Amino acid sequence: MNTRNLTLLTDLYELTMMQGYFETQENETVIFDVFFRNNPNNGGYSIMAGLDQVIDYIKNLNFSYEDVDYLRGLGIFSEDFLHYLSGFHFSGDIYAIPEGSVIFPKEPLLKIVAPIMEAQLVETAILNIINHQCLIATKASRVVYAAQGDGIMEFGLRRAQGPDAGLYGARAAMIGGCVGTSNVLAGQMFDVPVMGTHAHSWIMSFKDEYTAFKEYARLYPNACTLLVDTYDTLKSGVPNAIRVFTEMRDAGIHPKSYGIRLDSGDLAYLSKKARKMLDEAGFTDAVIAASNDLDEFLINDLKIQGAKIGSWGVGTNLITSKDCPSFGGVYKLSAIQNSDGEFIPKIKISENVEKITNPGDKTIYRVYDKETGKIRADLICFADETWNEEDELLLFDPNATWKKTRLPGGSYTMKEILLPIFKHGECIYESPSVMEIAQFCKKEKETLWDETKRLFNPHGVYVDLSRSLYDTKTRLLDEMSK
Ligand SMILES: Nc1ncnc2c1ncn2[C@@H]1O[C@H](COP(=O)(O)OP(=O)(O)OP(=O)(O)O)[C@@H](O)[C@H]1O
Ligand SMILES: O=P(O)(O)OC[C@H]1O[C@H](OP(=O)(O)OP(=O)(O)O)[C@H](O)[C@@H]1O
Ligand SMILES: O=C(O)c1cccnc1
Repeated sequence: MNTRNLTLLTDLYELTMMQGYFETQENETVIFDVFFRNNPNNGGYSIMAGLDQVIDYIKNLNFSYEDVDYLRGLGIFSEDFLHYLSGFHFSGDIYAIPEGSVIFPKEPLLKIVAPIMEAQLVETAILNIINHQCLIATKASRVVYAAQGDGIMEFGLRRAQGPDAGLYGARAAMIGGCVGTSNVLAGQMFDVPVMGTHAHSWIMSFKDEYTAFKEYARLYPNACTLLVDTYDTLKSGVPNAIRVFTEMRDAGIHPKSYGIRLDSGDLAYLSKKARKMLDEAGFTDAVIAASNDLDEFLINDLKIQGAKIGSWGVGTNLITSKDCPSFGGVYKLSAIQNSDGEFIPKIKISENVEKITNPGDKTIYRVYDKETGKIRADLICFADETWNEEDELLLFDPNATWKKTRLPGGSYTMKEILLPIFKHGECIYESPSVMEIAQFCKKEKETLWDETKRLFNPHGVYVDLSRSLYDTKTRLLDEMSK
């Protein structure tokens, strides 16, 4: 569906470096890792999203005549380099963690293995796509967690930072666990459920609230959620809704889904009062939906207050991830291939220990407790290391190596989670549908311990290095410090 050519969606410096590599180097094959350093909102995990858009981007990479002409006009690129660009396509390999997976800081979400000019160009767009969708999928997952099984409707399009953020944000929100979106184009593009109620303008356009409700119920008897706060929620809105539901019941109409939406005032108080009124009128299955600047913390608090809300419309705070507006994924060189075809590990050191990278051609194994199926740790190792689940597995914290855990052979299982997506420039991976990814994401969250899922001070999941990777990292750091 998305066949946009985003080739120039890059920072200028990627192109100036590309020209520099073109003039000074052999275009060696290199490895770049995409990883992030902290979970949004001090959470215990994040959600992988955006891979399908990265795949589209890579497939459509080519410099059109107009693109080359535009670059020529900048006056900084040679004709030889522009000629190279006009024949450019991506010829490398890409590995990635599948969308919907739970992911943790420091592990490579994507690994790009390609000639340096190609690998450098794609940095910006890959980060742009992955950072946005991981952020919103993770936010959605937190909001869904707070709702304790109630449905979350994604209502944010009007407040998203432009059309793309609205569309791909809705996609990511569905992956994170929302039950539907009000965004119709997202519904069409990603084949996800669209849903919604009506606005205050509907009520205000009729001579009175009762007539507005009655007409809405006549038109949409099977998805009849009436917005009750236009005039006075408890004195007018809820009684008028009950009057209309009673008329429907008397006429033998039994809607599949019906109820009210609260959009202002004290949502705990109003929902309890409204629940009582609906129940007393015999509408115990009427759903009370709520909206108005909600987020995971407010929903959590409303649950604690005993709010009788069964469905939540969440807009601004979700689609913009307002309290944590960026994901912080980075793209770092980790190895360069020598003339023997061997990958030589590279490391970036920093005053800040957090920013020291993991060198080499790596992969990730997820280690599960055999009995519970829960994640024990992720193990980053060299891609050619092999493991046997019958052997004892030593896990140690790379920042505090004395913290060791020994898993006896047979007590754990391992799964490689970095999968091949492109091989020699060809896509060899078929993305599941968004709803399949959402289903997978739900299962993924079942592999987290409850302590990792909670909103406040969650336990982190260990992301460890294999002995061999740890030793290489330490050796490179020692060499650098000499
Ligand atoms: N019981 C509650 N506990 C905590 N926060 C609540 C509760 N009920 C509502 N809120 C939140 O308080 C904030 C203010 O809501 P309120 O309806 O008073 O103001 P408002 O947003 O200005 O209303 P309006 O949409 O009519 O302009 C909203 O974010 C709302 O979700
Ligand atoms: O509050 P959000 O989480 O963004 O959810 C979506 C909001 O959008 C609609 O109103 P709109 O914001 O257009 O108007 P309002 O602020 O006057 O309710 C709707 O009634 C919700 O309140
Ligand atoms: O359908 C709704 O109720 C809706 C949609 C977008 C924003 N606010 C509410």
